[in-house]
Amino acid sequence: MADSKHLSQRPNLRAHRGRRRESRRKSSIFEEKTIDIVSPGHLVGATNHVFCMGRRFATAYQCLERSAITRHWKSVSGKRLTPRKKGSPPRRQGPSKEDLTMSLELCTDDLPPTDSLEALEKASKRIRKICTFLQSRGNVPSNLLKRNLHYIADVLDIVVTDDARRFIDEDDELSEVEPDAVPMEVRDWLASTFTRSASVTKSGEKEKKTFRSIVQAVRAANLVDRLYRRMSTSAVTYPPTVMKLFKQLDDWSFDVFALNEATNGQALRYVTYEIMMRYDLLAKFKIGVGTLFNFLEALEVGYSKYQNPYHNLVHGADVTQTMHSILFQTGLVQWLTDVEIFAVVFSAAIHDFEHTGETNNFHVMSRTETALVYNDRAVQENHHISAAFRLMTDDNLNIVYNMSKDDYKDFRTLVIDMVLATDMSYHFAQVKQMKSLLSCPDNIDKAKALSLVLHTADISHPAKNWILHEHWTELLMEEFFRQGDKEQELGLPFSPLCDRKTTMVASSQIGFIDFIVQPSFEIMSDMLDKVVAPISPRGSLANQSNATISEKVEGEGSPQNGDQSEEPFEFKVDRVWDGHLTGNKVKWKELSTKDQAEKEAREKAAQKEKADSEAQTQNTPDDKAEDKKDRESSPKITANGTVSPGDAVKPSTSPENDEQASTKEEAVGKASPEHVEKRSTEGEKKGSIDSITVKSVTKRKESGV
Ligand SMILES: Nc1nc2c(ncn2[C@@H]2O[C@H](COP(=O)(O)O)[C@@H](O)[C@H]2O)c(=O)[nH]1
Ligand SMILES: [Zn+2]
Repeated sequence: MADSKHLSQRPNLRAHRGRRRESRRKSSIFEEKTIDIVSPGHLVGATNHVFCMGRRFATAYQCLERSAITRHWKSVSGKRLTPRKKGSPPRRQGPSKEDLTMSLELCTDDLPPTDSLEALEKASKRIRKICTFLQSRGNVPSNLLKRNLHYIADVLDIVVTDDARRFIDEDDELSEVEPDAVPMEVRDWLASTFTRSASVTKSGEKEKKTFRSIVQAVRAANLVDRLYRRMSTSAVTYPPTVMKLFKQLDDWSFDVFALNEATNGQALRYVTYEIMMRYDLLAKFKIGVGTLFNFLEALEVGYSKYQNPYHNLVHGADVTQTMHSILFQTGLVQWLTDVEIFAVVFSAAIHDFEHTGETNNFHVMSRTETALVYNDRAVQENHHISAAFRLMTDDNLNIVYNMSKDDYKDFRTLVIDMVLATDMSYHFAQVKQMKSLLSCPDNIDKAKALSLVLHTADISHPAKNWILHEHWTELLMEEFFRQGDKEQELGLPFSPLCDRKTTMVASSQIGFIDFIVQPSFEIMSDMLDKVVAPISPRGSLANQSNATISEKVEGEGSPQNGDQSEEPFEFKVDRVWDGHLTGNKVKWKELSTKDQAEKEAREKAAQKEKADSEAQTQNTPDDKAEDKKDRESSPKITANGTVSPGDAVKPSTSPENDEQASTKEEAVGKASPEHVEKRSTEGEKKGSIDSITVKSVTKRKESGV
């Protein structure tokens, strides 16, 4: 990337508190911050620097704590404190102006949360201030000093990444490591790259001379690591339009269609790569940029195999970006380990790989090879997963090559769970299960939570802005209609919503939103509230009713680790989707009313035509002339079922009629939840679509689908 500044806007700061690996990840995602760091490599460098300072400072702090602080001020300031003579009067009566300034400047009441970027800056400023006071007045009251040092130590703890700590501590750690532990080829390469020696492959003696100690070798390796990070950051140069769009990558209503245009139809590879970079996954899992590009290209090829209007690489990109937006904007990411974050991004990217553009039910009914392989169960979802993992059996595409065995096992299990749960036939079971788990949030495990998030992201376009949602609807309907065309050719009955001549799009969308999308978002939001609350910056642990989730994160994430003085508050994630769901439903209702009016007009016209033609057969020549006049002013029905209204019949626009039409539409578009659930559990694989029985018979004229 020529310009990687966008990465620096949200650098990954990982907490390191010697606690569970799971709770290490502590990017300051709740505040939008800008910091002048140009790459993760720089950040590691910066944290190393801060950590060095911190170590020195921590040593001084331990010293100060062990004995009378004022006696040891000289170890920091280099000045000698003249002890007060016995019996002599105290030096100062009451606080001096300088004392007051110091109390104000070193006050710890309103410090930023220790896991925020602001805190880093604050901590370094505090160190300097303390030094200044020590120099100018010889001491700093112990309580003030203690409070500040505690704060600074907390900040440093959070800031120091594993890598930085390794880098700093290597002298200690490596003194116990045998030089032979470093493989020969690595040493050879390190030597040729980072020393002036040509080769170190010969005798052990020579090796020792080349690498005076193993410490140097690993230092070099760390350098490689950091260079590697920098290299991977600069591997792609984005066109300016893409750069601009990526500034909105975290947003709920990110325009994936615009990105697809800006990338010449490569939205999936761009989105996935960028998100993986932002979470630093390439460095963490040692994924070669070339391998990742090969894999992403192969993914795009698979998504394009059947030229689907909807289930194509843009949908893959959309779901991947949506998952990122949910993870990032709600703070869910803080709950996850690196392996889980990788699994989430990967699952979203592959979740419809090689989709055929037909429903599972179609596969079963037409007895396809895939249905045979997967015994009619989650036919396509099983295929998406299997085919994506198969890609990685090719070394050139194997992005999990450097994962540890244990990590890979966890990764694969989570991906399988998540993608299988995108089968719409699990929808009701999933929602029901999560509902019951919410009453006992201890039992919300990550696989269930993340599966629900992916499922919701998969059906999230009705919760985006109208322009995006309407476009996705057109594409999906066209895909359904193509399936209907095939069903007709095969002599199969039309699947619901697949008959292009009769499907009522608007009313079906109202049903889809009411019975499928809105409940999914509601339950996902409730779940996020429970899961994210204990790790949110305002989520004072003391205020959490749920102790086990608090335990899970072991007290991390709350700024002052449970400030007891704060009023209890109920944590709620920002439900940015709610407004869109409501707004989009209103739009569909308007369109549905129009549809209904048009339908009525068509029916009326058809009736009239029928009556006319019946009359015609009995008519005199004079009557026929009269009829002809009538027909000319009647609406015309075109071959594809749309209507061009004539002068005589206009769609009703009276409010009463609108109201009536809307109610009717809802009646046809909405199946009762029980009915929907019954159909779903009966094994109708198309889930929502199959579940919402649309009985009306008119295609929406304006939809263009
Ligand atoms: N009636 C509608 N059904 C929709 C819409 N958007 C999505 N869907 C259905 O959900 C599944 C999602 O699963 P996927 O993994 O296949 O993407 C999809 O197949 C549709 O059946 C919609 O706007 N209206
Ligand atoms: Zn999908």
